[in-house]
Amino acid sequence: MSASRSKKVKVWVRTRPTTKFAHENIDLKADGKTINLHIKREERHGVVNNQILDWAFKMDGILHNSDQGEVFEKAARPLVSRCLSGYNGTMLCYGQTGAGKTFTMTGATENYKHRGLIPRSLQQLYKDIEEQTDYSINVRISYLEIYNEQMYDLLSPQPFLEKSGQMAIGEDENGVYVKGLTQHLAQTEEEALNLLFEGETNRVIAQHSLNAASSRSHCIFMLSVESRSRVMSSAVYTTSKLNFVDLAGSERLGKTLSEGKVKEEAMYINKSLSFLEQCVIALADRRRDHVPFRQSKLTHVLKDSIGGSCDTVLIANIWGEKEQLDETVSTLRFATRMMCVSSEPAVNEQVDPTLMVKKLEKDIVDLKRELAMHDTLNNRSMVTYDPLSEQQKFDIKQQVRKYISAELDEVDIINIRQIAGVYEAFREICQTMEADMEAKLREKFTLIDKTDPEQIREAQARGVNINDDGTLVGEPEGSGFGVGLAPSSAKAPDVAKDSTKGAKITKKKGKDRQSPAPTKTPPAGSGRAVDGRTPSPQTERKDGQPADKGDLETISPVTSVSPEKTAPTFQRPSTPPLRTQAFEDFKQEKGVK
Ligand SMILES: Nc1ncnc2c1ncn2[C@@H]1O[C@H](COP(=O)(O)OP(=O)(O)OP(=O)(O)O)[C@@H](O)[C@H]1O
Repeated sequence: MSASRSKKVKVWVRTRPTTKFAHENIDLKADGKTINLHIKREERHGVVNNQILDWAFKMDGILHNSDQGEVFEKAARPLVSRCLSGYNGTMLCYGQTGAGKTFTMTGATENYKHRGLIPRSLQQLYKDIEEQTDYSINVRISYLEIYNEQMYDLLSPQPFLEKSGQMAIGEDENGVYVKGLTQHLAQTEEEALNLLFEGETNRVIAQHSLNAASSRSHCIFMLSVESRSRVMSSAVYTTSKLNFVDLAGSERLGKTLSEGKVKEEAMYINKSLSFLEQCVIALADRRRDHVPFRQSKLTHVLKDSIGGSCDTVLIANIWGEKEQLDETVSTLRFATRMMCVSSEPAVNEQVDPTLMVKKLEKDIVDLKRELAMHDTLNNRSMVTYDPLSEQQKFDIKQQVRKYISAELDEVDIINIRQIAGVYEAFREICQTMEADMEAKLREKFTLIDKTDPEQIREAQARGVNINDDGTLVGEPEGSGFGVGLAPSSAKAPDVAKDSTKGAKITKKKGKDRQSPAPTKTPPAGSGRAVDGRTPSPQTERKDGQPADKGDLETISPVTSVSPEKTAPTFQRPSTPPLRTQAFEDFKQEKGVK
């Protein structure tokens, strides 16, 4: 077989034995692959009316006068073997009514020797499973029938006709499936054969003038195989599907003298086979990116079973008599198209999540051991990779504190977890400092939300000189934080600043502005402090009168400040000192830094 043929769907032609084989019309070549047809014009009955009278077809092989065993060995055995390795496989029988499709697929029930591909495949499958003692392999069986575009479960515990309409074709990451179709676990070959025969008895059989037991439906016998290793604890396992498709016979309505119900059946069959052919043509054409699988139930169910990653084999059943020549040509043309469909089988590997977790846990333990060994060899035996204990976290925090206060030059870093611990400690310390800072501010000041009119009104009611927009009275727009009323003691001594440079010393308006006299005591009730606290001396006007709001130098402090803290360490001059003097004073007050 040429290299290119190895990546295409395999096609075998099987001839139905007959004493009336049309040797003068059908020439089977010695290579076992080529089949030539010579049809005289008068033999065509005007049905396929074109000028081509000679046909030459080359297939992957011709099974002429072959027994069931040979057909299985050549066409089906490779699929069965590969199925256990995780490859999907599909075996299709296509051909006219009476050409031997059901005989090929199921065989004659009355004679064991004539058993078909399905029982032989089951026999082979279970034999292989028995030999693969290292694997736990489960086989599940379904049997689907498509009759007049309706799906039936041939293995349903209920009468199969009741299942009609309750089934639907779905698709997921594992491919196409039929919702509502029962799956039956078959642990032995005998159990599997029983299921096959149970399904066979349920098949819709219509009396037909060409074939007394003609099957008027498409039947798909489905095997789902799941294989897990018993010896390796691998999370990966394989799943595969093996489909045996016995298509309904293609025939001409006029030829079969079909009437009524049988005629309707024939119309459905021909339609679905025609859709199947369209899909095959599209699959064979690499330029086509759309394949009309959804046109019929048959093509939709077979969407992932023809070519692609699926091992696909077609058996084209022909009936080599002179009267059947047109159907033979039609079947061989379909077979030739199928040969052009690419098929590159791929293993279906699945991952078991539970086993995967176990495997990863084991990997972690192994890696930790290896790491410990490396650390020992590198004299790093103190290093651990376990989560930090509470004591270790505490120690790290202490180190970070010392680092912040410059008692430590660096923090010990041994491993990644410790780095994370150091960052964590920094975050905690920062958050604590922030909270402390706010708490201290709240202790001293009344904090209000400048955007909350309610809070502003409340503060105003308590005598805070604050505008309706939240700015302090006299505060230039946009400056200030809307908080707080700084105690005068908290302010830097304004006198140190050079008033000639326009530095802000007071906000007091008026020409007789002077440096404040810090020793003056306000008269009782001369100003209102927030929260009713002691008003500041600065709320008093120079002339001894209570200050009005516009006269406020600054807002009153919230808390009284102890004299020790506020007592100036030097005498403030009443007029601005010289610049050099001021600098000396500043140094004296703030220190040489
Ligand atoms: N290779 C064969 N050897 C012996 N008998 C055969 C062979 N092929 C077909 N037959 C016989 O021919 C008859 C028709 O075969 P079969 O029912 O398999 O055809 P079919 O293609 O499935 O027809 P239909 O599409 O109508 O179901 C049966 O009696 C079957 O036993």
